[in-house]
This record gives sequence, C-alpha cells and structure tokens, in this order.
Amino acid sequence: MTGRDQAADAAGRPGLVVDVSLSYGATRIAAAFDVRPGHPLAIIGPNGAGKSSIIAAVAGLVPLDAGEVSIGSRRVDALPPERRRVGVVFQDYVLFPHLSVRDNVAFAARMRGSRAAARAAAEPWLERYDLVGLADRLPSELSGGQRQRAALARALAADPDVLLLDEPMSALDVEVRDEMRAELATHVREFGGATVLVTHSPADAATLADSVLVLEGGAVTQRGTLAELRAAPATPYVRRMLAASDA
Ligand SMILES: Nc1ncnc2c1ncn2[C@@H]1O[C@H](COP(=O)(O)OP(=O)(O)OP(=O)(O)O)[C@@H](O)[C@H]1O
Repeated sequence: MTGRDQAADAAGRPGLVVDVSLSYGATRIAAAFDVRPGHPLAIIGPNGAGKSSIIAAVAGLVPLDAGEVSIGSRRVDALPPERRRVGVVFQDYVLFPHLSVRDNVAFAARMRGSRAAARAAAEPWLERYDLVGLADRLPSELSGGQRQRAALARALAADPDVLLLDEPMSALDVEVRDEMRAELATHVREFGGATVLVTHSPADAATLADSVLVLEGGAVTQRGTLAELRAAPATPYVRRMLAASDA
C-alpha cells in the first residue's frame, strides 16, 4: 500500500496530494501540501499571494510548470478538469445564469444522461440544500446565501472526491455570514472528503478547517493549526492577520 492509499479514510474517501508550481510571466507560485479526507485545509494569504491559482491548479484550470496533483492513488494532473472528480465553488459562485437552480444542480448528471434522469438525480440535493422552493428560479433571482447553497449543491451533486471552496463567504453580507459559515461547516462535514478552502478570514478557518496553510508571495510560509500559528507566527503577515481577528 502506498502512502497515498493510506491517506484514504475508513469510508474509502481518498486524500489529496498537491505539489505544484506554475507561473504567469515573472510571477511564480508554488505549494506542496496534502489534505486528509474529513480534515479540511484553509489556505490563507494576502491579496495576490497565489491562493486562487493553487485552487485552479488542483481543479485543472491553469497549466502547471511542474509537479503533481494526486487524489488517492489517482494521479490527475494530466487529466482535464471534468475527469478529476473535483468540485469547485468559486467566490462569485459561477452558476450558469441561463439555467434554473434545478438544472444547475442537475448539470453533472446531465453530462452523463438524459434530462429527465438528471433532474431526478438532482431532486435529493435540492431537498438536502433547502432549494426545492427555489428550483425553478434563475441564479439572478436568488440571494447571495441562496446562491452559495445552490453552488455547493451543484458541486456536490457531481459526487466529487475533492471539494475546493474559493472565498465562499466573501459575497455574503456580514449579517448572514455567521449563519452561512455554520451551515457551510455542516455541509463540509457531511461531504467528508478532502476539502480545501481559500479565505482571508481566520474566523472562516476556525469554523471550516482543521489546519491552515499560509501562502505569501507565491510560496508557503507556514502550516499548522490556528493555535500553532498563534503560538509561533512564522512571519509578520501571520502575526498581523491573527492580531486583526479574534477567531
Ligand atoms: N491569468 C493571469 N494572468 C497573469 N497573472 C495572473 C493571472 N492570474 C493571477 N495572476 C497573478 O498571479 C498572482 C496570484 O494571483 P491569485 O489570484 O492566485 O492570488 P490570490 O492569493 O488568490 O489573491 P486574492 O486574495 O486577491 O484573490 C497575482 O499577482 C496575480 O496578479
């Protein structure tokens, strides 16, 4: 058994191993980390640190200069995004604007079968995410929190091995953020697979993740639990970031 197979949990969910480097012209971004199923990792860092790029690299949306992405014993970095079994929820949720909530959630199943079968497959996800009453609406007719739920339901309905959340809370009003954060934490726990979350907020990391990877200027500067970071911040940014929050 390889180390990667051992990263799978008792339910057989695979872990994620990432060791990637990529560049945009002179801007270089590199990170290596692993994520166990059921132990979400938060990537925190200042603007432009490369957090979204790492997420995009795992999802297959930007090309690598070098490195690997493996999910369990499957090496996926040469696969197109749709064959990686990675679900992504972006900052702005990117639901298909011309499709109803029902058809957004049914999207992955629709790629594999008929419209009727896909809509039937979407039904339990609509129920689970409290979207039944909203199923015939377009994304533009939803609130931010409802859009977040729909985007999560769409990502998870595809039965991904890995869930990537890029600033999932940032489009939400402060008033609903605490409630939505708790709701999202419940859904992430229910998913139970390897989950990576990009955030600027230690409060998000505290609620949604087990540990934190700090990315600064395209490189990893620290990894640990929030308590470990607080006990020994590796850089001035980590110190400032934690001081600015009471998470
Ligand atoms: N498509 C692109 N072409 C050129 N440069 C890019 C591209 N995408 C990102 N970059 C640059 O790469 C760096 C990392 O960007 P990235 O979006 O990954 O950072 P981030 O940590 O997610 O930032 P933020 O917190 O502001 O969202 C930035 O300097 C950015 O300008």
